[in-house]
Amino acid sequence: MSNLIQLQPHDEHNRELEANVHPTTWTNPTSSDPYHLVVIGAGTAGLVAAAGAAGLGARVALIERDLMGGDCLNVGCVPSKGVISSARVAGAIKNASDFSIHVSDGVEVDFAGVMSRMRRLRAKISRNDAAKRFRELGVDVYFGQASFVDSETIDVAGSKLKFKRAVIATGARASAPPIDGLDDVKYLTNESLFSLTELPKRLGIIGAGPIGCEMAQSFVQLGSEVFLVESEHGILTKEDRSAADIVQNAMERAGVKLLCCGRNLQIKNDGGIRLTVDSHGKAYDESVDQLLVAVGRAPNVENLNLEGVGVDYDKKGVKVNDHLQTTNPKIYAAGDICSQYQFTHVADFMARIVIQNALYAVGPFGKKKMSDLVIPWATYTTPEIAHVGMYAKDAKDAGIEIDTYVQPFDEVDRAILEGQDEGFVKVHTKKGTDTIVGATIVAENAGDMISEMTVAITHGLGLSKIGSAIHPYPTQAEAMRKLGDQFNRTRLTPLSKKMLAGLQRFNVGG
Ligand SMILES: Cc1cc2nc3c(=O)[nH]c(=O)nc-3n(C[C@H](O)[C@H](O)[C@H](O)COP(=O)(O)OP(=O)(O)OC[C@H]3O[C@@H](n4cnc5c(N)ncnc54)[C@H](O)[C@@H]3O)c2cc1C
Ligand SMILES: NC(=O)c1ccc[n+]([C@@H]2O[C@H](COP(=O)([O-])OP(=O)(O)OC[C@H]3O[C@@H](n4cnc5c(N)ncnc54)[C@H](O)[C@@H]3O)[C@@H](O)[C@H]2O)c1
Repeated sequence: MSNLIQLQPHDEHNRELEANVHPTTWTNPTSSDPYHLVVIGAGTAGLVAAAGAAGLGARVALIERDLMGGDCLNVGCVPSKGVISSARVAGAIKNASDFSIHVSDGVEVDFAGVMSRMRRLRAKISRNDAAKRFRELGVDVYFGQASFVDSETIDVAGSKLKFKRAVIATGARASAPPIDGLDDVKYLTNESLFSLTELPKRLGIIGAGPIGCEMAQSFVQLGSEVFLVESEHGILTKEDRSAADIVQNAMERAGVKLLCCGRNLQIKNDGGIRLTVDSHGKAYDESVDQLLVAVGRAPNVENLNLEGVGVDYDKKGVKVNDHLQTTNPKIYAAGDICSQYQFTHVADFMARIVIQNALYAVGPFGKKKMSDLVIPWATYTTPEIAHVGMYAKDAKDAGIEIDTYVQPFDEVDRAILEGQDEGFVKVHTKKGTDTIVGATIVAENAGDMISEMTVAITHGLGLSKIGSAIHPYPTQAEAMRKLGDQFNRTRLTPLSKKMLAGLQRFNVGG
């Protein structure tokens, strides 16, 4: 088996994963014909670009240096949500007495079992991204590090592939921040976290973004003592503050020790890992068994010879125009390598734009634009926080006047009955209209609920229309129908009330 950290431990599940996404016996194809499309990187963006183009009849090569499926399958969404699902069960049992259910011996977490379950499910899901499956879809799959030779040739493991168009979909990796002493210890990133087989008794996490928050809450539910260090104030600092505050309270109640506004952070190797930091006027000095660094991503631009083919990039990634074309017109990019929105579903939709623009648009005709995408996202804490469109601040910056409607869940019957009445749905509309420009939801399943708002924004359905669509009772989604009612009530002007009174008198008398 390969020695990649992502494939440890070497058990039956990781053997299945490797057999699917980097088979050791694989022989790269040989082709002297130019490919219509060569895709570098087989994460979500690369897989969607390759499968989509091959399905439409193009001759396609896909190159991966490590594991097909990229971050999402191997060290991102899939394993993190696998761990979260076990942690949520532990959390629910801890809170069982709120429902008058008494679990006599408390929660005993078999962490090795939790991770084994995650690996089993990840291996199952990996069948979708398997090299053999892609070969059957008509894609020539090559393993090896890709590098441009010139504007029509890419080298992979000694083979020279000719291309008409190429896509850079090489993604990003955990960035290593300049933290005093960090290089003196063996720390975890998302690449190594999911290979743990023993629960760290004490876990330090640096960065309270989506990765830090999802993992802090999960590891606390699984039994670790967690110190979450954040340099800004609070958690999930890009989100609506009042929404993030609800999640923060829930995390702190669960036991996460949040050390925000962190200053003078230092890591020391004293045989173990020591973390010292000042937070809100208090100095902390904590020994931890493991340290996870989750402070954002760095683009995988190295060793591609981008300079040689005139593709501009900076520390944020490859530069693209609204059509996802790089500064070399034959070369496109998609996914985390060139996007400020680093999500799997965005990588997927960027790849669709690239297929259209690289292979099927004629001149300016039929070209698709990145700026047309309506992009939702969700962070899978408990409760979840999900967002689409503009925040109030974005609207202000863009000079758009808004009205804001809020439906708290403590007025939604199903949420009350489920004991999930913290949170809200907040919708911003263009002032004086029901045109939705943005929405934030904090709820147990906010990630699922946000799609109703995404569909509404994408297809121009106003809040009034949402109010007139029947939502089953009792569901948490009723919150969105109630927001429609709120909007409709604002239409009841003194004049319309007078007219209704007149119509009523006409029909049934005074
Ligand atoms: C812990 C974690 C949890 C996440 N959870 C979610 C979530 O719940 N929902 C969500 O939407 N997003 C989530 N994300 C983000 C999501 O994983 C990424 O946005 C997504 O994987 C980006 O896909 P991509 O194809 O752009 O890049 P990647 O998945 O990074 O794929 C790039 C591929 O290119 C390969 N490569 C790089 N350089 C070369 C080269 N020179 N030659 C050949 N191959 C190369 C790499 O090995 C890799 O396989 C999470 C991320 C992390 C880290
Ligand atoms: N549910 C999801 O969709 C999901 C889950 C996980 C990750 N992701 C994707 O992965 C990306 C990366 O996630 P992330 O959490 O690593 O990055 P992030 O950039 O979103 O958050 C990093 C956090 O670390 C803080 N930070 C930076 N330097 C620091 C320092 N020296 N000390 C203390 N704190 C510091 C920042 O203020 C920020 O709050 C996300 O932006 C998201 O696109 C998505």
